[in-house]
Amino acid sequence: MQEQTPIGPVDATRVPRYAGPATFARLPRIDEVSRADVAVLGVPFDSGVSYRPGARFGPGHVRAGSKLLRSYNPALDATPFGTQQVADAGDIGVNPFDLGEAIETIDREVTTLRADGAQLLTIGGDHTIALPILRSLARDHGPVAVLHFDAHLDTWDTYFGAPYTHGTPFRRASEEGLIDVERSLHMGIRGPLYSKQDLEDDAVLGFQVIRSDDYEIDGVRSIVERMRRRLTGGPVYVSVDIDVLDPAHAPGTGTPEAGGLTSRELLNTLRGLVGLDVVGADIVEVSPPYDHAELTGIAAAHVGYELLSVLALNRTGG
Ligand SMILES: N=C(N)NCCCC(=O)O
Ligand SMILES: [Zn+2]
Ligand SMILES: [Zn+2]
Repeated sequence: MQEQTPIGPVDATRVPRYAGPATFARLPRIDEVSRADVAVLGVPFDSGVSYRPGARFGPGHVRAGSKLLRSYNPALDATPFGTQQVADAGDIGVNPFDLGEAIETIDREVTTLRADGAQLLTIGGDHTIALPILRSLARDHGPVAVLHFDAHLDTWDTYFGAPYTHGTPFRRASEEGLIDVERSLHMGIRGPLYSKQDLEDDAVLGFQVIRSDDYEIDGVRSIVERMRRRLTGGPVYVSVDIDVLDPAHAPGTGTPEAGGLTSRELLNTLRGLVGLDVVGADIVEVSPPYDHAELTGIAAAHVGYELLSVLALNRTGG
């Protein structure tokens, strides 16, 4: 129940966008609102990457890319900042030198914010961060369906013997029973694997796969239908690795793979989540040093906007 009208973005007709606050979509900070329905939380962390670093700078870059977002989403007939209080919770102070401690810190901070009643959209960081978020969510919800947008499976076992990396979070999550193995789904998978066995292991861990090429073959509409069939019936966590987009749409990422989705395909797929029980989401692997013309930051900001629109519609029963 919303007690008062949400505080929205700073009015861009009075304070120019380039002058306003550095929060996501120029929204209020969390300490400026009495309570938040949704908190946008930065996770500046990239100690789990296997190739190009830089996702520690992701949160600020996604916020910078969000300055031009406006209040009304015509594609969904939604006002994501008008029917729910969205606030920017700043960045977590994550230890870059101790992966175990980093994972614990993320779990703790996410759990604290959720205990205050906020749903979470996390921005930035590498894909390692999905594991502590899923640990937190599963303590409340039990195993959740994971809708995972990515070029990569991220269900590999270890890198250099290390179990906690950005290529392994969903194997750990499945082993720990955090994932609903009947309802989870990868979207946009493509590119070379280590071996054919990777796909067989992945299926055992509980994932179905919709490949990047399936967008060409089946189209967004039919993919959304299949996605909804798989996800219906319980809580859904949405994890968006920005490298699901083609490098032409999102060059600013650490492990780019050719042949990916267009941003239009991704945004339209996310719109298909209205009515499903989305309990949280992340946008990871945005690496600004490899970005050009803010392409990746802007794409990530729009991904966040569609996810917030879905949460808004779900909250109002729209
Ligand atoms: N999660 C992302 N973005 N990438 C994982 C790639 C792991 C590898 O180097 O094989
Ligand atoms: Zn990933
Ligand atoms: Zn990836």
